Amino acid sequence: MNMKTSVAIEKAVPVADPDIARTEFRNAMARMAAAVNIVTTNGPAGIAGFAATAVCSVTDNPPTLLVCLNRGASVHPAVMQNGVLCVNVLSEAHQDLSRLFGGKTPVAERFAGASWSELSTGAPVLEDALVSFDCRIVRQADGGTHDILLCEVDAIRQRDEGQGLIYFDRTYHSAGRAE
Ligand SMILES: NC(=O)C1=CN([C@@H]2O[C@H](COP(=O)(O)OP(=O)(O)OC[C@H]3O[C@@H](n4cnc5c(N)ncnc54)[C@H](O)[C@@H]3O)[C@@H](O)[C@H]2O)C=CC1
Ligand SMILES: Cc1cc2nc3c(=O)[nH]c(=O)nc-3n(C[C@H](O)[C@H](O)[C@H](O)COP(=O)(O)O)c2cc1C
Repeated sequence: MNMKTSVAIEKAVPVADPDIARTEFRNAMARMAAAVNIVTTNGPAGIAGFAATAVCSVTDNPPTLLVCLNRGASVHPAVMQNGVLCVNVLSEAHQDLSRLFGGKTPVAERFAGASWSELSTGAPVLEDALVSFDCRIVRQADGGTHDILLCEVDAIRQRDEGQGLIYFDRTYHSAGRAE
């Protein structure tokens, strides 16, 4: 078989200018497909929640997730003071809910958009989430504009049916099975 492979570098980006670097980074990140979650909290500092793609697995011993939270977000004080959060993994049916939790909407309106329960920490658990990881924040690291939160999982609830919600190219997609 005579196969020809070619590699093209379309654009070399000067990263010296922080504004250009930031824009180019965001444009590049928009090409990285990511699962969409709603991260919630509740406790002495009140109830809060936000849409998040910056969530990933760290270790299974003890089960630990990482969540990156913008320090300027309205939810930041509540999450940090409560010290608990729940990562609710969204299904393809949750596009509108993700938009509701994606910024600027008052907190009561966000939570009025769905049904919630609790597991172990008291953080709101989305009734029809694909998976909910109920967590305690055990450590944090400085990520500049963001706090990097290491979260130990106290309880997990999951359901087997449903497809994941993916954010790619600044739009929502269904995570259907690839052929
Ligand atoms: N990690 C984060 O803090 C994220 C924040 N957002 C926020 O949601 C809004 C809508 O986002 P898009 O429509 O995707 O357009 P966008 O052009 O602002 O973002 C494109 C991609 O860049 C990344 N990104 C955006 N803002 C970031 C930030 N402050 N720090 C680190 N990475 C960031 C994300 O992967 C995002 O999908 C924006 O205000 C954006 O800042 C969105 C996704 C992730
Ligand atoms: C698809 C999507 C993913 C997001 N992911 C994150 C994230 O991982 N971390 C974060 O701090 N903000 C993320 N945001 C932004 C927050 O959800 C929220 O909109 C932002 O912090 C401002 O909220 P505020 O109006 O309550 O301050 C994301 C927004 C969208 C729409």
